[in-house]
Parts: sequence; structure tokens; C-alpha cells
Amino acid sequence: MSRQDQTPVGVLFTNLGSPDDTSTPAVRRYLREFLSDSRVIDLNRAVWLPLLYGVILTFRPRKSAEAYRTVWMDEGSPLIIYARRQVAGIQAKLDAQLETPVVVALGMRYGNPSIEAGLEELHAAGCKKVLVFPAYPQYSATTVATTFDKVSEVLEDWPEPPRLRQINRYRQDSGYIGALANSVREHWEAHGRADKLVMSFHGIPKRYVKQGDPYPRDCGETARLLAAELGLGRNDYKVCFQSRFGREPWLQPYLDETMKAWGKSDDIHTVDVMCPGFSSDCLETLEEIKEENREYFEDNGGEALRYIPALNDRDDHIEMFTRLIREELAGWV
Ligand SMILES: C=CC1=C(C)c2cc3[nH]c(cc4nc(cc5[nH]c(cc1n2)c(C)c5CCC(=O)O)C(CCC(=O)O)=C4C)c(C)c3C=C
Ligand SMILES: [Fe+2]
Ligand SMILES: [Fe+2]
Repeated sequence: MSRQDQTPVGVLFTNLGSPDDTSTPAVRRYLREFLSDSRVIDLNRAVWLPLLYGVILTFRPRKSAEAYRTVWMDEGSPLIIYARRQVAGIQAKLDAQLETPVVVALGMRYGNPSIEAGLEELHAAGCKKVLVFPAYPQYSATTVATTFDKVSEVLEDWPEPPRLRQINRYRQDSGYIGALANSVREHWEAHGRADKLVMSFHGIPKRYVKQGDPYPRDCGETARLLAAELGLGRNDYKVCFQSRFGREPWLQPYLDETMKAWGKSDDIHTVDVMCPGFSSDCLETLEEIKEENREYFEDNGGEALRYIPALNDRDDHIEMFTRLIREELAGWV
């Protein structure tokens, strides 16, 4: 049977998503969808919705839109641009490596292109089997589980949903750890080695961890494996958590407090910061780390904070994604 005659298998590649543009109304629409998700904000709706609509969606969109404008690229949101390049790169490698046709579609949990649009694209291509792959190395209910929830919600209305498989994390994958280590070594070759390496992960509320979210354990495992791969001692690096949102305690140590304290210290002059939990650069890396936290460190007396880019569309990153997908498709292709 020729390749064209075979039923294709689908891959729905997903990430968080971004606003459609950097206008305040577009950012409000995006934040409304994001922050209405009860996996992200689990507070009682009668308490949360008045706060969301009354306070947060009134004041935050304008401020966030300004921040998005500082990172926006010619073709749009960095997160979406890199995700599109990842999808194109994976598609090209799968086409070259497999006999069975595989179609890779992009779907964002919030905003566009949506998960619904991605699933419909795969349906239109004739896929009856779909692998859902959220591009988060560490599992959290706030990111991975909500992606699977959304897929189920969309498929509830379909007369014949596809058969599904899922990838729910890849925190320990040797190709992932290897690509992170390569990116650090290349940064060191180009800029020299700073006094400290910070591995900064997006935080979540501590309460979610008490309720069973394994996310910080996943972050710790990635950090330990990466440190071993780079031959780092306990004092050469530090794990921090960024992007705190709201009043309750989040995972600690907080990156911003650490950068302020290190800026004031006498023995730390330079810091390299990387974000292993972000498969693509985005607002939270390009604005919050490369701009905001660099200022916290340097304005408090630090010499230089150098940001190590996310793995984005590096070939070793695309290769790792492609291999993971092939492993997960065993028996289907
Ligand atoms: C990588 C993993 C992520 C986890 C875990 C996560 C949890 C989480 N996030 C918020 C609140 C916000 N996050 C925002 C942006 C944002 N978050 C992630 C990833 C994770 N979030 C990414 C990749 C991005 C960037 C999106 C982009 O378009 O570039 C924002 C929006 C931006 C802003 O207004 O500041 C909020 C808000 C919570 C509450 C949470 C867990 C409970
Ligand atoms: Fe977030
Ligand atoms: Fe942020």
C-alpha cells in the first residue's frame, strides 16, 4: 500500500497559548479563559469569579499587554512562533523516518490555534488515532491535566472520537536532559561561566502540592539530572521558582527574592539563568527573567544576569520530541 492510501495517525502537540495580539482587549480575552480554568485557580467559583471579573480583568490586562509588547516578534507571540517551528520540525523528521503517514497539528490550551481547531485538523486529515503531547517536561495538574480535560471536553460532542494516547511528562528523558546540557555548554563557550547557574521553574501554589500535585518533585528530578550531566556541585547551582500570582504562598525559593539578595551579596557577581520547564521562550522567560529579574540582580549591585534561551527550535530539542513521539506511537505506526 502506498503512503497516501494509509490511514494517517495524528499527533496533537500542545502548549499553554498566548493572546491573539498585544491589545488590552485581546489580553483580557486570553486571561479570562486562562484564569477561569478551575485547574489553574481552584478557589470556590462564588469567591473567585467576582474577584476575577471585578478586579483582575479590570486592571491586569493593560499591564500584561504592555509586557507582551516588549517580547512580541514580527510574526506574533514567541511561544506560538516557536511551537509552530517545533511542529514543522517534528513533521519533517517523522515524514523522513516513518512509513506510516503521521500528521502533527498544533493546539493551544488557551487562545488560538485552539485544541478544538487542532483536533479538527487531524479529523479532516482522516486520523482515527491521536497522540496528545503537551510540551511540558514536568507534570502539573495546572498544565498537563487541564490539557487532557480540554481534549475530552471537545470530544464529548463528536459522534466518533479518535482513539487517544497521551504523553504526560518527560522530565527525565535523556534527550531532554542532553539538549538542556548542550544549551548550557554552548552558552558557557560563548559567554564564559557565571558564578552561579540558576534553574528557574514556573511556580504553583504550595497548597496544590499538599493536595497531591507532583510538580516540584518533577522539577527536582530534572534539576538533579541536569546538574549531574554538567558535573555541577551542590554550590554551583540553585533551583528557584518564578511567576508568583496571588497572595497565598507559592513554591520557594522565589526567584525575585533570590536575585535581589544575590545582587547585594559580596561573593556572587554573575549569574546564568535558565528555565528548563519552558519548552519555548515566552512572556515568562523573555520579560520576567531577561528583563525584570536581570534588573533585580543588577540594580542591587550584581554585575550581570545572563539568560540562557529555552530549547525552542534547536535541532536536538526537535530530535528529542520526534523520538518520544515515535516511542509512544509503537504499534500504531
Ligand atoms: C511551564 C509551566 C507552567 C505552570 C506550571 C503554570 C502555572 C500557573 N500559571 C499561572 C498564571 C499565569 N501564567 C501566565 C503565563 C504563562 N504561564 C506559563 C506556564 C506555566 N504556568 C507560560 C508558558 C506562560 C506564558 C504565556 C505566553 O503567552 O507567553 C500568566 C499570563 C501572563 C500575565 O498576565 O502575567 C498568568 C496570569 C497560575 C495561576 C498557575 C498555577 C496555578
Ligand atoms: Fe503560568
Ligand atoms: Fe510573569
